[in-house]
Amino acid sequence: MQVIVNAATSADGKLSTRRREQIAISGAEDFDRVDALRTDSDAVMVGVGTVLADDPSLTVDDPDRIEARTDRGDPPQPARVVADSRLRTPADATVYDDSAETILLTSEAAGDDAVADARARDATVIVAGDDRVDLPAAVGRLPDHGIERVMVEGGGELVFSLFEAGLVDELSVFVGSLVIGGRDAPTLADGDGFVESFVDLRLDEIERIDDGVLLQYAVS
Ligand SMILES: NC(=O)C1=CN([C@@H]2O[C@H](COP(=O)(O)OP(=O)(O)OC[C@H]3O[C@@H](n4cnc5c(N)ncnc54)[C@H](OP(=O)(O)O)[C@@H]3O)[C@@H](O)[C@H]2O)C=CC1
Ligand SMILES: Nc1nc(O)c(N)c(N[C@@H]2O[C@H](COP(=O)(O)O)[C@@H](O)[C@H]2O)n1
Repeated sequence: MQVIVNAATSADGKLSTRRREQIAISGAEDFDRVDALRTDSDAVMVGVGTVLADDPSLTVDDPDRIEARTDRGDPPQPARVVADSRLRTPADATVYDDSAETILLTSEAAGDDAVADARARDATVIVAGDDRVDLPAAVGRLPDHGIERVMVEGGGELVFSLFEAGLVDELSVFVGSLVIGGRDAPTLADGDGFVESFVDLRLDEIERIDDGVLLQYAVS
């Protein structure tokens, strides 16, 4: 299993504003790079906080890339994976549309009725963990569903937990040329934060894209 985190931050490291409203930090070239990354992934994963804030599609936009996926025998779209311990993903969320497979990673706290409801919407539900999604266990079951390469798009709570669990192989950050500020605005890695045993990264690539910079790291 390969896990790649990709996100866009402001120069001060924020993913969005303190209102947790989605903002376009990336420009056209970076969004196109993200579309290519999705194309090369078996699944695109977010936390339920991002679903509630952004209602994302998590799909590949470019028709040529969709065709390339089918030509090589993959489904037209990567699966969408949501870490959602209590199945708070709204019934009318875009991730429930029929454009791609949807996999919800949840915990026992969701309850049988919520799991049945999600399955009735054609979602695949993986239950792992008591109160919160046990990420190593849940992610470890994705290969049973044909998923070997996962692109994680955020947000900060999920990304921190994935780093904490030692599940991240690569990190790509587009740093846009703006300052968002706000002590309560989400950052690339939130959660409780580390006080020791920080995650060491190896800087592999730096590239100027749009009016910002793309930093690509491997996790040491
Ligand atoms: N600029 C960018 O590239 C991006 C920006 N964003 C922005 O980030 C914000 C959302 O980020 P954030 O609020 O951090 O939300 P996340 O998307 O990280 O979702 C966090 C939620 O995921 C659920 N979850 C389930 N299991 C776990 C686990 N093991 N560890 C951590 N979380 C888990 C939790 O809810 P529960 O306990 O109920 O399961 C948690 O509250 C939005 O403002 C969005 O616009 C998001 C993505 C990319
Ligand atoms: N790469 C990137 N740059 C930004 O500026 C962003 N705001 C995001 N956000 C992420 O993209 C998701 C939206 O995806 P769809 O266009 O709806 O498919 C959003 O939910 C964040 O994960 N990413």
